[in-house]
Amino acid sequence: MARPFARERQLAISAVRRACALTDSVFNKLVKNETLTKGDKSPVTVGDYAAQALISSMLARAFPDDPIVGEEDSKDLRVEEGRALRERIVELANEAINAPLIDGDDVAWGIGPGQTKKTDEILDAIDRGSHEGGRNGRMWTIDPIDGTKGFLRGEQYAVCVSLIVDAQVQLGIIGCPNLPLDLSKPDSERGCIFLAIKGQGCFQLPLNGPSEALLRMPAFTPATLSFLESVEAAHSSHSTTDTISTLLGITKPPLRMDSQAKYGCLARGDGGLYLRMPTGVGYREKIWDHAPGSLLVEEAGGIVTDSRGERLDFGLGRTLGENFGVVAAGGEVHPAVLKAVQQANSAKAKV
Ligand SMILES: Nc1ncnc2c1ncn2[C@@H]1O[C@H](COP(=O)(O)O)[C@@H](OP(=O)(O)O)[C@H]1O
Ligand SMILES: [Mg+2]
Ligand SMILES: [Mg+2]
Ligand SMILES: [Mg+2]
Repeated sequence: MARPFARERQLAISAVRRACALTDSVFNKLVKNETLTKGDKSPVTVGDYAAQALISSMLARAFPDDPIVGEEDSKDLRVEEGRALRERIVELANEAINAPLIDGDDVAWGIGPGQTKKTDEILDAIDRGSHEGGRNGRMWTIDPIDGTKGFLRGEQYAVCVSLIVDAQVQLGIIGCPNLPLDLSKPDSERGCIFLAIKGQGCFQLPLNGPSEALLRMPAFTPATLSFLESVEAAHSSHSTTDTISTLLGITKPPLRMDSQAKYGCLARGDGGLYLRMPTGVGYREKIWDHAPGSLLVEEAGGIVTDSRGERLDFGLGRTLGENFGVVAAGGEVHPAVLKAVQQANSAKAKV
């Protein structure tokens, strides 16, 4: 008998491979006016929109009854000023949809030569991602480019997809086109996929190859521990993590990296800890920024909580609710890390 979620797994790998090829090619051709600034001041590029359209249309063909929680929507593309951007996105999405089938692809997902879609179909595919989330049933999340700021700098970013069933993440996948397969060998082949299915483990695959390696987080001690965090100090407080690492006696400098590539790196042992500490009140973490990554780490033997030690709740809607940060760490160091996080936060609260 096939393993649970075998078809979802095949589709997810196929969609992420295609989307990574798209974003990688966009980066090499991106021109200045192909990036917008959204209402929350964050950037979005033609690559984000086209990749969401691609993944969403593949999911809609394979699992037509499943709702999607996607980061992007087509509002800014449907107006007259959005015409040039819209045309470019339709062109890019169709290029990706029409690319030849490779091993694992299925023509039934609406991909392969001769599957060109009209403008309306592309915009509607983007907007399938407007689901509100919630506690019951199946839903997919799509973050077509996570770490758009890293993408624009030519650094790390990730194409991220997850399947959530009754608020539990069952499948998480992230594609990282710029990430070396082995971080200790910066010249090693670049391009990784991290994939986890609940109860089936966490794997790394080369972006363009079939071999897969099972990942287990190694055990860390304070002497060997190093931590991962965002490049952007506006997304995670570097001063709070500095205090926490001092409390833990960590001597190695932080490994700063954009996107959920951090969760993939943690799962394969590039550091034993990922900290994301709120920079202020008001921001709510998005489920598509954590659902795939948190499963990767849990399936590799790690623990993911907020700073109170609570599991992340993916059943509250499009966001995680009130922001208490994220503490992801190896199973054996997580309790000590949590203690240090709480000590740092209470010291901060007294100031
Ligand atoms: N003030 C804030 N605090 C925490 N996260 C934020 C934030 N503003 C934006 N983000 C999120 O941080 C994500 C990038 O994560 P990281 O900092 O780990 O690279 C962004 O994803 P996108 O790039 O998909 O928009 C965005 O959703
Ligand atoms: Mg964004
Ligand atoms: Mg994101
Ligand atoms: Mg994004």
